[in-house]
Amino acid sequence: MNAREKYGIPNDAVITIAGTVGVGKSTMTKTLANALNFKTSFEKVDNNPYLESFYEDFQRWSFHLQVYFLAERFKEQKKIFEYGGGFVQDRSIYEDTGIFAKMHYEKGTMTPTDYETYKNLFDAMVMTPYFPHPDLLIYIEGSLDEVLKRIHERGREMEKSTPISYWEEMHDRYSKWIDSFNACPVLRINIADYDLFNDEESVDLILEKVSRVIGGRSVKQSVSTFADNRIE
Ligand SMILES: Nc1ncnc2c1ncn2[C@@H]1O[C@H](COP(=O)(O)OP(=O)(O)O)[C@@H](O)[C@H]1O
Ligand SMILES: Nc1ncnc2c1ncn2[C@H]1C[C@H](O)[C@@H](COP(=O)(O)O)O1
Repeated sequence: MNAREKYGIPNDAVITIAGTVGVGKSTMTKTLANALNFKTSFEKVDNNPYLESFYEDFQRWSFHLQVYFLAERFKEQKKIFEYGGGFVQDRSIYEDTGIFAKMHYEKGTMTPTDYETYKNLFDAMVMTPYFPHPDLLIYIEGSLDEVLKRIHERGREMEKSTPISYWEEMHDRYSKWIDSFNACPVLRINIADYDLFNDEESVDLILEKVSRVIGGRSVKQSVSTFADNRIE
């Protein structure tokens, strides 16, 4: 019996991984997809035509980058839908607007007009009854110190040379954002409680928690909200 069967996780489930930059989403995406024999959907970092310019000049490039990410994520969303699920997705589309675009607008590095245009585009594409929400959002959280350590260890120059205040602001915003997020069920996981590199049992621990939310039932893509469906 494979892990997916063992934990009763439907083979058409869509699990999205959320959390601040460097917290461990890509690592979690690969590990869970491997354990469940699911496909992966990664965000476009390498070969992203705006990302480096964005980190050099937020004001100039924030709108371009948001539109680029929105288009990329929407294409991924379509792919997931066409495959009929069975995916682990690295970063949710909700973070683009709920964290990044909002933060740049509120900090003055995206103009009100650009923000309004972006939000209209986002709402028209995402907030429709035709947009399938994920079956589960796994939110990875961790201390700012540990996250900063991981950003430095990973070594992307553009992130390493970004002031710590930027990551601090993002870290705070994520904590608030997740407390009011209700577009789909949420499972919160703290990086202090698992180690995907050195502890083989960690993945089972996480799958067991996933199973408590979406195990043993057929998941249907739904547009309803799940405010009461949280577990810690
Ligand atoms: N469980 C873990 N324990 C230790 N280091 C980790 C763990 N998960 C990820 N990392 C490291 O942290 C860094 C960021 O991880 P990554 O998965 O790329 O984060 P994200 O996709 O959230 O930006 C990488 O260097 C990765 O090897
Ligand atoms: N929507 C976004 N706006 C600005 N920057 C973004 C957005 N989505 C991702 N990013 C950046 C942040 C990181 O530098 C890379 C990849 O993120 P990661 O959390 O490491 O997967 O892209």
